[in-house]
Amino acid sequence: MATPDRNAKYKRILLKLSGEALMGDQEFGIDPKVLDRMALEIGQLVGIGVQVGIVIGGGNLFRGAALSAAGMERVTGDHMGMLATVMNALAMRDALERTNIRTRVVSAIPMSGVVEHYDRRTAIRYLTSGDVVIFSAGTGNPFFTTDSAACLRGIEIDADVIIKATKVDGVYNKDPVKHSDAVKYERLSYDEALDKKLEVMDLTAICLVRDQCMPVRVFNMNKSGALLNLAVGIHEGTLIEKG
Ligand SMILES: Nc1ncnc2c1ncn2[C@@H]1O[C@H](COP(=O)(O)OP(=O)(O)O)[C@@H](O)[C@H]1O
Ligand SMILES: O=c1ccn([C@@H]2O[C@H](COP(=O)(O)OP(=O)(O)O)[C@@H](O)[C@H]2O)c(=O)[nH]1
Repeated sequence: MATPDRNAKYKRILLKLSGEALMGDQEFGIDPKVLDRMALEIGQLVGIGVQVGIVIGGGNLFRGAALSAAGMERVTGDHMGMLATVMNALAMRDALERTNIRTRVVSAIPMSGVVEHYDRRTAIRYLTSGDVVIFSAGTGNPFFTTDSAACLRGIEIDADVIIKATKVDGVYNKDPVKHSDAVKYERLSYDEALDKKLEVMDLTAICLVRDQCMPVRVFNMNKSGALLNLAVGIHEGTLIEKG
């Protein structure tokens, strides 16, 4: 068997981790075992010289839309959702630093004494020096998602690709969790993802990457080694790019 090429295909990536991915098999919260496994996988990327920016979700703790459905004012719910992403970011930084990976958490919402306020040029300097940068608090605005934040930050830091980690191994013609006969796409154009309303990313996020021609890869974070495969150019999951 040929030895896989361990040279990095990408110089800089933006990895989107959903909050739910941090729950593991639990119903709520953070599973430390999952964090440790992710830290090891992210460490492998740093080890081959990839600059890693991370946007982390908050759906394992709070989602504005769900709080609003339960009667809370939407903007308050969204603020709680964004604060949840900061908690996840702190937990992820802790796991990364226990693996000896230098990590910075920056926040779109100023939170002096806890994390640094996001500044694009500073974040790029950290990435260039080899630190992992976790972008927390989403975009800082209600009515957005962390998928949109991932696309926005990925474009701002001039990442080569946005890599979205999910619980499924790519984009399907319908939700594979609900439909056992769903068929996976290896490759999709932005317009197909929009027209077919595939729901693996929200429409705002897809419009943003389409307008800036930023490629997106969707893959299964529970598949061990898949992230490293992507980083060295081995196909995993689904690639969304220009048609
Ligand atoms: N067409 C589709 N292809 C793949 N996954 C889909 C599709 N439609 C809906 N999904 C769902 O989207 C989820 C992945 O998105 P993600 O952002 O990780 O989850 P969430 O929005 O729950 O945080 C999958 O767990 C899957 O159930
Ligand atoms: O720019 C943003 C990003 C997130 N959120 C809020 O934070 C919650 C958690 O983010 P998300 O649902 O995207 O997390 P994930 O699904 O990735 O776990 C969202 O439901 C929103 O309420 C927000 O208001 N603005």
